[in-house]
Amino acid sequence: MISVKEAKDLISQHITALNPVSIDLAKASGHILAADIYAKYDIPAFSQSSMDGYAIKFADHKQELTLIGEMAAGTATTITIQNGETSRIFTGAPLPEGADTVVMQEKITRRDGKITLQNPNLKLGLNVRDKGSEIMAGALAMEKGNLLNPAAIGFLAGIGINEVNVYPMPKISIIVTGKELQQPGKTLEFGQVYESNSYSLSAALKHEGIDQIAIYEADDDLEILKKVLQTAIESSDVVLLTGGVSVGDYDFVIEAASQCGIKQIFHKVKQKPGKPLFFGTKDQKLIFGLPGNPSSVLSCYYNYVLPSIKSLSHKSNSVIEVQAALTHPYSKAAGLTHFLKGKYENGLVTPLSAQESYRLSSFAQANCLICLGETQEHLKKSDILTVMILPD
Ligand SMILES: Nc1nc2c(c(=O)[nH]1)N[C@H]1C(S)=C(S)[C@@H](COP(=O)(O)OP(=O)(O)OC[C@H]3O[C@@H](n4cnc5c(N)ncnc54)[C@H](O)[C@@H]3O)O[C@H]1N2
Ligand code: MOO
Repeated sequence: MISVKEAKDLISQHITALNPVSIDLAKASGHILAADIYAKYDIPAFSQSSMDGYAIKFADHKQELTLIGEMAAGTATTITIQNGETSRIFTGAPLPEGADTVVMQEKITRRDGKITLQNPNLKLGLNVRDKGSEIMAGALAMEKGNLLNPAAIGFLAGIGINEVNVYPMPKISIIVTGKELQQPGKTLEFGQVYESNSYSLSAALKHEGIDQIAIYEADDDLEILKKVLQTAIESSDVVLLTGGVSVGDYDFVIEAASQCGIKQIFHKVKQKPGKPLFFGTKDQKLIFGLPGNPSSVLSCYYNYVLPSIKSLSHKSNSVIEVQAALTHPYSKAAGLTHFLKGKYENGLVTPLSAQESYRLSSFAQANCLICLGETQEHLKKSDILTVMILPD
């Protein structure tokens, strides 16, 4: 059995980021940019007004001006103002030829087509957005490696970009194994349990913006499992199996993986929950055999799967580690790293009740996993521990 650190190191040694793809900007939110983007146009594409008011020549601002026309946002034609003239103008509209300044409409008096300004603070160029002031054609608009957050998406759309080169999100297959599984909403027959692993995993993956998720169910049968696993490997970048990785007579994941040509990187980690965790690769594809207990599945997801799928998409791990003081004494046996469902607040952390791996009730309340090292046994109140803050 290997340690948690060895397991994490082995996984990261086997990850190759996915090849960049070109996608619609509208679908690019949450992706990492894979190539620099240069502006194709000056933006704004023309000098434009930032206020509703009057376009003037600044040199004329002390005199009465004659109103000669109007510029509205979206107008396709322009006008020219001469000395002593002004034009009505609205926010976003192009400045008329000859104008260099805009006066807000609240700061003028208008009588018989004549305008007088009452704006002592007026300056040359006030309320004008210069052509190219956001970005000039040819300038670097965004560097590769940037996360395309909502503002980045809006910025790129605003400079006329509609397609971007990004690191894709991985396609994921989830295979739940077990003859005992019943779908929520149906009646539980004797011996059945409700299938929850595909629900928790899909929810966690969707939270990361991953939407290409295929879910398969496989009976406890080697031939069926091999067939499903083969299909899943062919159609996805990452395969998550749940259940069937332990030593029982009906645990076929290890054998199916081997017969499908998956190279075993490790099986079993010195940890609780999730001791029988399996990790293998086939070509560049990652295959995780997550121990079937619902809490083991999620604990292994946050420790191993999430950092891996982030790396595939060139992202950094979103599970942040902090140090926190224990609020109550806690004891465990030496030998395994324990990940406890906990509540973290203001530098203090409390292990929740119901830590058993078949239970999710405490996980549903937890905002962190408390990491207790292999050799640690008796922890005292105020001991400082490493805590993994879970994504919302
Ligand atoms: N003799 C030993 N027995 C077990 C060991 C061991 O070392 N020696 N390890 C135990 C540990 S720790 C774990 S964890 C489990 C993992 O076993 P499997 O991965 O083979 O999982 P299953 O036996 O298929 O299922 C375990 C448990 O989880 C329930 N389950 C499975 N899939 C789902 C699902 N999709 N939704 C909800 N619940 C699910 C299943 O009914 C079982 O109760 O092995 C121990 N045994
Ligand atoms: O590792 Mo198992 O998840 O302890 O029950």
